[in-house]
Amino acid sequence: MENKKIVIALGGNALGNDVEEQKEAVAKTAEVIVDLAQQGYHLIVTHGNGPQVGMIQTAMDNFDKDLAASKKVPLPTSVAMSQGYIGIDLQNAIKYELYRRDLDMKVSTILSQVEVDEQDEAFEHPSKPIGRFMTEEEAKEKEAEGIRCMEDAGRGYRVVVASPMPKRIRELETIRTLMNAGHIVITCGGGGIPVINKGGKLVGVSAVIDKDNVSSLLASKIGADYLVILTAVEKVAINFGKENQEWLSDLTVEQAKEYIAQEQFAKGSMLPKIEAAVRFAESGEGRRTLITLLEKAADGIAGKTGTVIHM
Ligand SMILES: Nc1ncnc2c1ncn2[C@@H]1O[C@H](COP(=O)(O)OP(=O)(O)O)[C@@H](O)[C@H]1O
Ligand SMILES: NC(=O)OP(=O)(O)O
Repeated sequence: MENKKIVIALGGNALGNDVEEQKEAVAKTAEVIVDLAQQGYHLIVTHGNGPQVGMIQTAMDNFDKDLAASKKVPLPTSVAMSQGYIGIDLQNAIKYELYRRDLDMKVSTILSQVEVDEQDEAFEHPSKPIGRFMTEEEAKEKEAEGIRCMEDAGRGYRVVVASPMPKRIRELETIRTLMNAGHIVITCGGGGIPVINKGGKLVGVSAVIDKDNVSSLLASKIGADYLVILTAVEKVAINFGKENQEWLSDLTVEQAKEYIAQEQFAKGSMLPKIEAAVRFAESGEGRRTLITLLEKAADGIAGKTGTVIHM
């Protein structure tokens, strides 16, 4: 029987918030990924980059404040750097875990560019929080410099950038080829490097694509059986954080749409995950999304925990 294909989207807690935390976090993440690889799944791993791309962009902006705007490092270049920086730590952690278990398996990181629509309304309405958390005062100072900020889910203020919908993953065939050759493939990091297609020339645009959205697109294009979104909660809830909170184990697309209309899922955190799951379910028969904790991934795939979204 053909091996089942899984796209795993890693959230912030699989990576940590700084260089030191990342090294520790990816070691644990690698164990979970190699456990699944040992069960015979074909695995494609995507990841977020919110804290990391913000850190890189800040470092680049501060390199020389007097540089002309045309010489400054653009945001898509920082996204590319974040793919390399996170990709190499994940790849090496997985390599080490394979070595420790004496497994003859390969792991590759593919830098990936994702086409977006130049006319996407998201360019007019920045919604993706990146970088470190700031106080309201710090945010006001940034706003005065013309940098947009927003309050992020009660956790403080962050810089906010445009997050257009992913339309086309340019390295899809490379990803497919490596996956079919048995590699664990790390790709579409940070949502992919956002580009527009100008008569065949790929030109970076100032944005950060949502990694759950690109993971859903990747999973549908690759014909994955499962999209697994690993985050900081074991299950999705309705009335989240309230007295009448109810954890959900099973969610049909129809129910999900009703809950979305009731605004049960927070914008910028759980909402894009549910929307990504709905799009994946609607893209082909039998396509299911699991949302759970990193350490519960195997149990979730075995149907023991997490929230599964399906038609
Ligand atoms: N209805 C909900 N059910 C469960 N979690 C929710 C809900 N609404 C918001 N959340 C929050 O969404 C968070 C996951 O989003 P986020 O931190 O952005 O994810 P990521 O793991 O991709 O970095 C959870 O940790 C939880 O605090
Ligand atoms: N690009 C992206 O979605 O990053 P986060 O998951 O860290 O927000």
